[in-house]
Amino acid sequence: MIDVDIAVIGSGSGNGLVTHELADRRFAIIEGGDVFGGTCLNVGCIPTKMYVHVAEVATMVREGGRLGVDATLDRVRFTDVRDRVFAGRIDQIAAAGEAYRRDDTSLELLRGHARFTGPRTLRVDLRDGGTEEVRAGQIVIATGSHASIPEEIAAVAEREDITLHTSDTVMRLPERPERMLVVGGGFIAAEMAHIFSAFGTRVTISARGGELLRHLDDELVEVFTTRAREQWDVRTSTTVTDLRRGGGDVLRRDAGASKEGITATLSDGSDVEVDVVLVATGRAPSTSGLGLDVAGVDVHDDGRVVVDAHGRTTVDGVWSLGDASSPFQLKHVANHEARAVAHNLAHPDDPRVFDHDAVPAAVFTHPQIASVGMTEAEAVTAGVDVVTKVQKYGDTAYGWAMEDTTSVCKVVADRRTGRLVGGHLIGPEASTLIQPLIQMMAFDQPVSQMVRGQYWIHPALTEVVENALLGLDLNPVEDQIESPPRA
Ligand SMILES: Cc1cc2nc3c(=O)[nH]c(=O)nc-3n(C[C@H](O)[C@H](O)[C@H](O)COP(=O)(O)OP(=O)(O)OC[C@H]3O[C@@H](n4cnc5c(N)ncnc54)[C@H](O)[C@@H]3O)c2cc1C
Ligand SMILES: NC(=O)c1ccc[n+]([C@@H]2O[C@H](COP(=O)([O-])OP(=O)(O)OC[C@H]3O[C@@H](n4cnc5c(N)ncnc54)[C@H](O)[C@@H]3O)[C@@H](O)[C@H]2O)c1
Repeated sequence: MIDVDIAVIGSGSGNGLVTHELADRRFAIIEGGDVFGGTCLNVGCIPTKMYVHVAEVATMVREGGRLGVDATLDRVRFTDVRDRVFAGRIDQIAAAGEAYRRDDTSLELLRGHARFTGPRTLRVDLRDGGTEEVRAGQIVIATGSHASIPEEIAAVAEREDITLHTSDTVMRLPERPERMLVVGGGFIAAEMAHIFSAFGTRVTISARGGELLRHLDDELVEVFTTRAREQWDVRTSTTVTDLRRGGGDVLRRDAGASKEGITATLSDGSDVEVDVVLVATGRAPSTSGLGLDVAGVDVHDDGRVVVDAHGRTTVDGVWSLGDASSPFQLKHVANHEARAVAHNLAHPDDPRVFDHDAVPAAVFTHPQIASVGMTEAEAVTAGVDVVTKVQKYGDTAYGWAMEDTTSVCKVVADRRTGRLVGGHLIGPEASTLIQPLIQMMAFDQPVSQMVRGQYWIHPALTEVVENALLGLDLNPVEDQIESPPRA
């Protein structure tokens, strides 16, 4: 039996709980996965964006002719990229992070799967055999989420002995597939389609809905779905009804040996021949098998742990953060929640809340997308006196330089308060350009102050954002009313 002050289940964002403020507490960190450090580092944000950067370079070469730069792309050396990303960097960082914790005599690092045996006790099935009991004053559930594969697809794949890939495995394929079916129309589908098609793979997307990235503002959905159809074979309003072995030259499960291929039948009756099937149909919180019922920790219908605004679960002394409990499956949100829980463990009498207002997100696809706050439709439903402006990149000086014809920045504001309620960009550098809009919303800055209270560098691409804000038909400043206080 190990006795500690704080036991953390999960080494992703949970690893960040060991702060200076909690230096006098004895921790146990329990990690059951193959690698230390969680999703973002090992199979999520970081490796995907390292691949995305390569995809951007390859795309720039391909598109250079439009600007008078004739260049040809010989090939993307997939295995070299893969080895640089994983062997050269990610795997080393994960191993170093694990070694750092293992060498730290002030904490216990346990490698194994944890489950509750009581409100403050855990049993850990150790990866190298045996079990360990842990008793803790406080327990933090930071177990994240995992790819969820629809049962009907899993069943046909099993019948045919076809390996389905997820984002966990697809970046480590033994070689670049010639043809890939991406199932799903969300974040991962859009990013992986960009990566693999830029690398030279023919990508087909099967999406259940009528459009891709449906959570976005309608204007962006339309632009993106159109651009996606230009780049990939996009089959909207379809599901996968069958998978069979056979379908041309293929990359098979166990080697990279080119064998027989896969034929996927879609619900519209069409067949698609591919080498690899990537399932990107959402991620489920990793909370089953944790014995939460034994501890008395409540969960939502979708499996997320129920937490209050401070990260407390329904059991005293048990906390949760990140994908295991959050309505947002985003690393910057998980990090924010980890900072709040670390503070709350150190200062129980002065707790901090999870701030889920104006949470931004970016999709690193082609074109890039970033969004914060409400869509226009959400703002209308919320009763905002909506005013919008859609600013084309192509109507600004740097947009001329890029000969851009499709990228836009759309801002959604409340006419009466003069405040922004949403900002949405699709185009180059969207994830960077959006930051002033995030800032305005976070600090409740009026549009008038933001747009004319500072310089905007000419002729930088930020003029797209400046012009979008300038184009909003807001009430005159003297007529603007107070914005409602933030929760
Ligand atoms: C392909 C992909 C790309 C992404 N890109 C982005 C991006 O660009 N930007 C962004 O903001 N977000 C991105 N995300 C989302 C982001 O990765 C997650 O929101 C974030 O990593 C969640 O962190 P977490 O700490 O909650 O969970 P995790 O990092 O998943 O950590 C949970 C850990 O708990 C361990 N664990 C689970 N159950 C147990 C148990 N019972 N016992 C012991 N250990 C256990 C797991 O092995 C894991 O290591 C991406 C996700 C994916 C899959
Ligand atoms: N850049 C980023 O910040 C980033 C990148 C990747 C992932 N993520 C996070 O990870 C989460 C998971 O990503 P994701 O792309 O797997 O999920 P998602 O929720 O973004 O998209 C899931 C897609 O699968 C479809 N789908 C769901 N069930 C289906 C079924 N049974 N059959 C067919 N289609 C089905 C949905 O309609 C949707 O199009 C994201 O929601 C996001 O929060 C973030």
